[in-house]
Amino acid sequence: MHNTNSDASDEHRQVLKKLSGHLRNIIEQSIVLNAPDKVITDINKQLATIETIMQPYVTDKRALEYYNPNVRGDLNDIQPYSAVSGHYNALAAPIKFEQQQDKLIGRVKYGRAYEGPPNCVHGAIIAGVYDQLMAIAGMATGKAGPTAYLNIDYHKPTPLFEALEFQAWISLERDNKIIVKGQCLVQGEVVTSSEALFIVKALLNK
Ligand SMILES: CCCCC/C=C\C/C=C\C/C=C\C/C=C\CCCC(=O)SCCNC(=O)CCNC(=O)[C@H](O)C(C)(C)COP(=O)(O)OP(=O)(O)OC[C@H]1O[C@@H](n2cnc3c(N)ncnc32)[C@H](O)[C@@H]1OP(=O)(O)O
Repeated sequence: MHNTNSDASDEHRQVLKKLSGHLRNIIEQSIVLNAPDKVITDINKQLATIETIMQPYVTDKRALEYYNPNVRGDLNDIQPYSAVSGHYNALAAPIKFEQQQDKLIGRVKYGRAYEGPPNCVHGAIIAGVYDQLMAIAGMATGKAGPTAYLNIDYHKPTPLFEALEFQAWISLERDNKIIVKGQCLVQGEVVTSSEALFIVKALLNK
């Protein structure tokens, strides 16, 4: 179930990624759907058919890696199915991670499916981004481990439908502790900031 390697071809990865893209769009559409009952009933039937088509192929093993720290290229593929940043998980918004000098950057726009306060991103979604982004940023030390604490200051509301730039960088690395700091900018203004402690643990090796 928690495989760290996969022999999936590029083509297979592409069709899987496209599947989560469709599902992601459907989730967003479902939040702001104002259709007649008849239309929704028809949609429900078609979705039920899709579930039936998928069911025989559902196994206890993922097609792709659960965790792959040695990934080259797309940093989101360190955890392709991450609930926060996985491009193969429809629950995750299409956030894009990239390395920029000594910072790890996460760029994303959130839609209605992620709304907390009116027209703003839910605070728990913001916490999720920090947790994932900072965990991956901490991996630049060559070590990794679970989050012991994650503190967030919500300075200003974080708007939906706007380009968010999350940043994370290593603040301290000592023995088995890694402290990572982060902030999120909207049009150059800091709206939230964060600090997390990671305790280094042996990583999964199967
Ligand atoms: C891509 C992500 C990579 C992250 C790698 C993570 C795991 C690797 C496995 C698979 C990787 C795959 C993907 C990972 C998935 C998601 C990534 C996001 C990360 C998460 O979403 S992860 C979920 C939330 N996370 C938890 O579910 C942790 C539950 N928890 C525990 O498992 C223990 O609590 C633990 C291990 C944290 C510590 O336990 P422990 O027994 O190893 O260590 P101990 O308690 O002895 O503390 C040692 C020293 O840290 C100090 N210390 C401890 N806690 C502190 C605190 N809160 N504040 C201040 N200091 C603290 C002590 O004071 C002591 O300090 P000193 O050495 O100076 O005395």
